[in-house]
This record gives sequence, C-alpha cells and structure tokens, in this order.
Amino acid sequence: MTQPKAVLLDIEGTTSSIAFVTEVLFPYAVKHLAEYIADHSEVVVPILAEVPGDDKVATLLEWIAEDRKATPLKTLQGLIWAQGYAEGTLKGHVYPDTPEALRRWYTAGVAVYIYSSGSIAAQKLIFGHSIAGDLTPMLSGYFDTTTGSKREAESYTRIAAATGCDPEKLLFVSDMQAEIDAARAAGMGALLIDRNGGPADIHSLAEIRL
Ligand SMILES: CSCCC(=O)C(=O)COP(=O)(O)O
Ligand SMILES: [Mg+2]
Repeated sequence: MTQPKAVLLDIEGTTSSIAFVTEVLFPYAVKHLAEYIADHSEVVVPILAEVPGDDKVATLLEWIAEDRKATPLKTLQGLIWAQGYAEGTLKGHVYPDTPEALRRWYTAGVAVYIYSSGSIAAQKLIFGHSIAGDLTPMLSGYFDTTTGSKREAESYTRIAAATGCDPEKLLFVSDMQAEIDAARAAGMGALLIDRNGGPADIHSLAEIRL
C-alpha cells in the first residue's frame, strides 16, 4: 500500500459502536419522528417528497426497522437527532482509540475525512457532541449518500476527486466488506475493521500508524 496522505473513516462499527446507532440513535428517531414531522411542516416537505406511499411516517418507520440507508430518511434522522444533542439527551459514542487516532493524524498533518450513510449533519453532531468532546476541529470534511452508495466504486472516485487526493493516497476504514471492496475497486487503500475481534485487517484505529 502507498503511504496514505489522508484517511477516510466510516462511523458505525468503525469510529463508533453499532449499538449506539441501533439502540440509542434509531430509537430516538422512532420516538420523535411523527412529532417532528407535525411540528416542522415546511422543512420536511421536500424530504417527504422523496418518500413513496401515502403514509410517510409508516414508510419511514419501516425503513428505520430494516436499517435502510435511504437519503431522505438519513436527512430526517439528522434533523431529529439535532434536538437530542442540543438538549443533552444524546452524546455521540466514539471508541477510546478514535479521538487518540484523530489527534495523532491531525498532529502528523494527515487529513481525516468521514464517509457514512448518516447525513453530513448527523456526522457533525456525533463528533461535535461526542463523549470525548468536540472532535470536529480534527476533521477535514464529510461525505454521505448524496455522493453515492458506499457499496459503489464510483462514490470513492468522487470522494478522492473532492479531496484532491489520488485514490491510492487515501486509506478507507470500514466494518463492511462490501464497502472495502468498492473502495479498493476505485484504487483506494482500505482496511476492514472488526471491533469484536473477528477476522479482519484491524480491530482498533490504534493499529494504523502513518
Ligand atoms: C452519522 S451517525 C448515524 C449513523 C447512521 O445513521 C448510519 O446509517 C451509519 O452508517 P455507516 O455508514 O456509518 O455505517
Ligand atoms: Mg459501518
């Protein structure tokens, strides 16, 4: 692998636990979805226009239950979670090695970008209101599904172009093999991480020494 100039990180299962997303964030969105839509009619109109069916709330709840990575759902979730972070009910989970790695790379001049199915607004919230404090000053940029699916090589080509780095100078880290395969197909370096110690390239961001 060429020496990376920048790192691109997945969130759920990589910087942060899957349980935080599925057992804290998703239930918070389920609880507040209908109320948020009722109270923010102007904001939600363009988002709901992208949701099929007559009963938008029911469709969105189904999508949350099946963990659908649909852009309108992710946009809405980000807006709903903003309330929870603002009132202090939500604090973004990060593994202890996440802020350590961000600090190490930041000090070494290695740019760090995020690529998650969660909306860019939701990404800024989880790192801005994390249990380790505000980590956003150490992040150089954010990408979500508006750039494309995480399972398609073209998305990684677009991200590389947006960062101004050649793909081979970017190192992507994710817990999903399909995402690793797509990043490698675009010419990026990529490491599969398994936070539970299963078969993978790494088990902690502490293992990445640049
Ligand atoms: C930005 S925190 C919310 C995470 C989320 O909604 C999600 O779908 C996580 O997907 P990822 O691509 O980070 O595995
Ligand atoms: Mg993930």
